[in-house]
Amino acid sequence: MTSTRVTSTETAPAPVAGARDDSAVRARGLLKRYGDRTVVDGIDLDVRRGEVFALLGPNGAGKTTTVEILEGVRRRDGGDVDVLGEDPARAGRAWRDRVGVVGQSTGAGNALTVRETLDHFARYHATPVPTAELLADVGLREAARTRVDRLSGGQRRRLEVALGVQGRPELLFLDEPTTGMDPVARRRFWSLVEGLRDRGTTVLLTTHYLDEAAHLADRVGVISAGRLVEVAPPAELGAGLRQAATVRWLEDGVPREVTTPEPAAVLRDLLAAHPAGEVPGLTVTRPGLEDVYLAMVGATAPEETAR
Ligand SMILES: Nc1ncnc2c1ncn2[C@@H]1O[C@H](COP(=O)(O)OP(=O)(O)OP(=O)(O)O)[C@@H](O)[C@H]1O
Repeated sequence: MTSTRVTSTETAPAPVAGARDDSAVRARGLLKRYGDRTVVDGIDLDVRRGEVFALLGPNGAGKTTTVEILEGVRRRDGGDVDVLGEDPARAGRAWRDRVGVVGQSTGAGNALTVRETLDHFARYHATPVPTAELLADVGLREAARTRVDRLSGGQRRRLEVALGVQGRPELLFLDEPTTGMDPVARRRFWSLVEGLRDRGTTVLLTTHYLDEAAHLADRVGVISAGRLVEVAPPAELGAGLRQAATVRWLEDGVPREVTTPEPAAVLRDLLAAHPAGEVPGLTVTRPGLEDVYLAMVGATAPEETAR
């Protein structure tokens, strides 16, 4: 809905060389600068058709800028982009009809009811999802007759999502979709995204929330300071960092610890040094997903390798 740039280019320009058929989004060397600040710094990104891909990163990492370039609403300073076979900077109306956009919430309201709003925007689509179906999908049936400016923040977000999926997009961009939602609304929203995936919609979402990315995404791209630092399925995120285990124990009452990819070797040495078999205060821990994520985005230093 943020789209204003409609060009007269109705025919598809040549896709980025090498774009594969199963690719919904392909970016190479994406670059965006504001003055002398580089906020998107050479991002390579692939989103496959039919997958839910989460761009996860802290405030100011460059998520929105990246997504808005892919949506064709923000100009890039460098790199090649192919979204559904076209360069979004030059794509026309036909391409735009295949893409759904839910931007960051503006908080703007209006005096129309929820149903009137959906009926109004339905006219812009060739085959819109019927309003009654949309209301049920996003959990707004009870609020159908409520004026938009009287909705709660979470309800408004759901209305924005309804508007984003109304035209049955092949690819849906969701920028921080659950910000401002309570836990119940978030869960409901997650089900909505799962339903879209089941119907074959490709979803690219941005989020600050690790649990959201882990729950929803087939693959997660962690973005920090304008760079994509890792792309992996949630279960494999930070696999290298997660291999390291921290062995802690007490030596003459003084805490000691070693972080190592081979804790068994450390344990063997410790047991050899304690013939009685008891190593005081012995624990072995591996970093969880959150530790790994924080280390990746530089919020905490990765654990030192030995102390
Ligand atoms: N129009 C602009 N002019 C100048 N700087 C901008 C502009 N838009 C964004 N920035 C800067 O670019 C950087 C990346 O912003 P972006 O909104 O893409 O980050 P983000 O990861 O989406 O953050 P958030 O999670 O807070 O939305 C930030 O430092 C931001 O201040």
